[in-house]
Parts: sequence; C-alpha cells; structure tokens
Amino acid sequence: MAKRIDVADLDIYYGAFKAVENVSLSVEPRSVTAFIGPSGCGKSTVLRSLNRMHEVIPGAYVEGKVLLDGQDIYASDVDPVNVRRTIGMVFQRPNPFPTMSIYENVIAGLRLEGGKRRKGEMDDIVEKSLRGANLWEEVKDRLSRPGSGLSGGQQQRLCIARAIAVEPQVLLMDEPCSALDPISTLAIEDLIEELKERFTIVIVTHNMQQAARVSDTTGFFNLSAVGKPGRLVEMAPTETMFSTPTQQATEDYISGRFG
Ligand SMILES: Nc1ncnc2c1ncn2[C@@H]1O[C@H](COP(=O)(O)OP(=O)(O)OP(=O)(O)O)[C@@H](O)[C@H]1O
Repeated sequence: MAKRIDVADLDIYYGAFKAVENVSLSVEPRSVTAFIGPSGCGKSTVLRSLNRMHEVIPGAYVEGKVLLDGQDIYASDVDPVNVRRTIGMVFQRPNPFPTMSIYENVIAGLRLEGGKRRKGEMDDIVEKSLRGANLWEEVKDRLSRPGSGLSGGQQQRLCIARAIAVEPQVLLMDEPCSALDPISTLAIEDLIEELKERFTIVIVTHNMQQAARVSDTTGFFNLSAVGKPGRLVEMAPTETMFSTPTQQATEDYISGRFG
C-alpha cells in the first residue's frame, strides 16, 4: 500500500559538512514528486535520507524528522533494513547483479528476506514484477539468461522489477534515466505513470522536461554558494512550478538562466 512521507526540519550531514539544511516537505501517497535543482544542491542526499541510505556513508547522519504515514523512520527502535525494504530505490546506473539470471535478479530482494517460498509462488512474483516493469514480453523466453545481457533500458526496467518484487510502499528513483537513450527514457517515464497507481514515487532528475512530464509535484532545491548547504526553495504542483513559480531563483532555473 502506498504511503505518505512527511519531512520536518531536516538537516543532513557528511561528517562536519552540512550538505542540506532545514528541509520540510510532504509527499502524497500514489503521486510522483520530482526533485530538481543545480548540481550539488543536495537532491540525491535528500532522496537517500528518505530510506536511510544516507547513513551507510561513514560519518553521515541526519537531524530532523522523516515520517512514513506518521511513523518516524529514524526512531531508535526502527531497523534501517526494514525501512529500505519498505522504501525501495532505483539508481542512476542500472545495476543488475551481473552473474545472476534475469529471474534471480528479480527475486534477489526476496531471497535476502529469507523464508521459504514455493517455486510456483516465485514464478508468479517474477512474472508479476516483470509485467509491472513493462519487461515481461521482452524477456519471458530468456529468464535464465544473465541480466547483464540486456540493453541499458531493459536493465533499468529489470532493476525496477527487482525493486517492486518486494512490494515496497514508496519507490525512490535517483536520475533513473540519465544513462539511457531517449526511447528507453520514454519507456521508463510511461512506467512511472503506471507505477504511481500502486506506489508513492520520488524522483531526482536533471531533466526539467522529464519533471514536467512525469511528476504531480515538483520541489526546487538550490544553494546560495559552493560549500553552503542546499535548501528546498519551493515545492508546488508541477504545473504551478513551471508556469508561475513564486521564487525568482525557481523562475531563473526553470527558464534556463542558470544550472
Ligand atoms: N559521500 C559524500 N561525502 C561527502 N560529501 C558528499 C557526499 N556525497 C555528496 N556530498 C556533497 O553533498 C552535497 C550535495 O550533493 P548531492 O549529490 O546530494 O547533490 P545533487 O543535487 O544530487 O547533485 P547532482 O545533481 O550533481 O547529482 C554536495 O556538496 C556534495 O559534494
């Protein structure tokens, strides 16, 4: 079931360096939210703090709150591994496990969870996830071949299938199309449109047309100078952001005057 995210007064650090300051925002269930902004303003850092991936970097930590349907994901009794299962992530470069078959790639997350599942049940999950990622028709006759044998766009859809196989409630996507050609990019964008019926989606993108095409809400991040923390300047329905932003910096960025 898709869930909502509420972030309050979030500061994000890499050791002594405060990379992001004072972010508060909300993400509605079953919606697509895009984070845009110039390089280094902290989009990926904020994204990774939403499923506790940030803290895997030594010395990295956050202050503030991230709530998933009202539950603090940073509470002391919460297991970060569970958080990452509930809030899945797709990365910039497709990263299927190269020696694993397409089939094994899809169920890799389930295998990590342990527990016994019958072969028939696994087959169903593989088919459903690959269908969900719009990849089934292209790979159904070669499920036992290595995932690395697929095209870049297919590999990224395989990674999306792997992410949705564990039925997360939120899907975070960090520039999922930046390594893909335009046709594969459109395939992923169509897929995002379908996935939002089941998942809450947050996507970081450098491509403003992409943000305008796929998202319901857009957040614009910026930083006042190199070495200063990034901030969320403005967040609003995507149409509003691209037609009548309230902040000059947003207007300058979306009209291509900087970044
Ligand atoms: N592992 C790290 N260790 C230390 N500092 C980091 C690390 N990763 C990112 N940073 C710093 O945190 C700040 C925000 O980086 P981040 O990658 O989140 O920005 P971004 O907006 O996603 O940039 P881009 O669009 O270039 O990917 C930058 O100053 C960056 O140098």
